[in-house]
Amino acid sequence: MSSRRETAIRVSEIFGPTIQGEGMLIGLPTVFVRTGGCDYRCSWCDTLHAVDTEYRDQWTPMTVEAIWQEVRRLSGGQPLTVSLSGGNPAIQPFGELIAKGHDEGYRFALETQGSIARDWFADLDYLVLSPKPPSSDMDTDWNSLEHCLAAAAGRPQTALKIVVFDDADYLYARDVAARHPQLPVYLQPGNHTPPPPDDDDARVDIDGVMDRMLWLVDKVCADRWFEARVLPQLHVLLWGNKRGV
Ligand SMILES: C[S@@+](CC[C@H](N)C(=O)[O-])C[C@H]1O[C@@H](n2cnc3c(N)ncnc32)[C@H](O)[C@@H]1O
Ligand SMILES: Nc1nc2[nH]cc(C(=O)O)c2c(=O)[nH]1
Ligand code: SF4
Ligand SMILES: [Mg+2]
Repeated sequence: MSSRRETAIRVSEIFGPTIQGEGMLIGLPTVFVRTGGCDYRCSWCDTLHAVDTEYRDQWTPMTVEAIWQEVRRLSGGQPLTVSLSGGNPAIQPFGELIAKGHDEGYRFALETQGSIARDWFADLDYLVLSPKPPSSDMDTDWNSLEHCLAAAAGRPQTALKIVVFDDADYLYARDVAARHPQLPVYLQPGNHTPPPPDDDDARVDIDGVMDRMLWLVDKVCADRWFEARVLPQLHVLLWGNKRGV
């Protein structure tokens, strides 16, 4: 009888190659591994099908080997940067997958809100910390954010990515940046028309998002906040609320 148990990772979807639509790797071809389950419930979350437990029957526990075969199939065995997102991917045990991918020349980027720290953060190539502003209705646990940075131990290239909807969010972004002057900051205009979890055809108000981005650019320039970078969600501009792109 074998007592060996494979580590299971709860997967919502694996898709790509597509381009990374957000933040420091914007435009870079990538395969996404999106995990199911999140410790947050942001008021404007655009990925509720990977958050709301009502959809948990669509999340599949997969072995590292099965995930890896799918990433290899999608990328044609050609090494690229794999994006780990969710839900909160920090809930899942990714250490083994990262080691396996590195052996074959792949790189790994993690998107997380910074609420849960893991030792394997130090094995990442890129860490994107996306603490949540007041409009999300979530509270930031500053200690947890610090623990995430401590776990990364300065090894992955690390950046902050903050969604901004309004003045309070903008002030929050300034506060996060002031706490971490060494980290690059990406500001992302919020999409006020995120999809319901079961309808990825839902219309996006691109004009409204672009108006918010123009407002954000004006704020950054008027404040002479010359270290901030303002970027849209490129995939939303290209494909709207469509899932799996
Ligand atoms: C869906 S989350 C998954 C990863 C992780 N839970 C997090 O929030 O960082 C990926 C990114 O999408 C952003 N996001 C979610 N909903 C959004 C919206 N309505 N408009 C703009 N960005 C959004 C999040 O802030 C985060 O930076
Ligand atoms: N193309 C593309 N870029 C993304 N950047 C972050 C995403 C996410 O949902 O985590 C995402 C996504 O779902 N698609
Ligand atoms: S932390 Fe990320 S996945 Fe979780 S609810 Fe917020 S935006 Fe959605
Ligand atoms: Mg998304």
